[in-house]
Amino acid sequence: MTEEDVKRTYLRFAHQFLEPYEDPAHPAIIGMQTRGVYMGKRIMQIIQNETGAKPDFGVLDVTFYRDDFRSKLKMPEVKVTEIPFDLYNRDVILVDDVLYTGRTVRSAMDALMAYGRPRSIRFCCMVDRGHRELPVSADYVGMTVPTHADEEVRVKVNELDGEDAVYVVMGGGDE
Ligand SMILES: O=P(O)(O)OC[C@H]1O[C@H](OP(=O)(O)OP(=O)(O)O)[C@H](O)[C@@H]1O
Ligand SMILES: O=c1cc[nH]c(=O)[nH]1
Repeated sequence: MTEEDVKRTYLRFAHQFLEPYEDPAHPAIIGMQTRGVYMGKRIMQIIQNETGAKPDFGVLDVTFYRDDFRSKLKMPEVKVTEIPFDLYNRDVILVDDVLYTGRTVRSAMDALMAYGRPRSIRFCCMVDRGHRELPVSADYVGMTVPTHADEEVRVKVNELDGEDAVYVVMGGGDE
């Protein structure tokens, strides 16, 4: 996806997030570390610019809730979790860059439940690359990309990577 594609997708996400609600501040947005945080902030900024409302925004790190926490991740890098509002009875939209096996978003749902009891949780990702290992799907998808298991999807965000783009690369390779 080019910069143009990615920007158009953020705009679409903002409109999709607001569609079910009269109050543009109604849905709470939670960005998943790392790139989902920047994605979520972008979407929130568009909502704010277009409506003047500022939805509640949080940041979630799922490290401790991963099912491979003890086995695969020997020295996990734990990042910040900050949810500065009450999750009870809220409609929450989780934002992440890639949906692959589904294990990360499953962990995120567990983590959110530990913080409170949202009324609903929806999931937004820039790329659904298939290869699910758990029965989860995204509610808002930038692009569905059929991939080979050897490939990797890399979502770039300007704040970290100096560009807005999405690449599919051979595992470990450069785009
Ligand atoms: O559906 P899954 O198989 O769980 O894969 C998707 C997750 O994988 C990536 O995170 P990764 O663990 O590569 O770390 P990152 O956030 O640093 O990119 C991506 O950001 C998603 O969170
Ligand atoms: O291809 C993939 C798989 C998981 N996470 C990514 O960021 N890319």
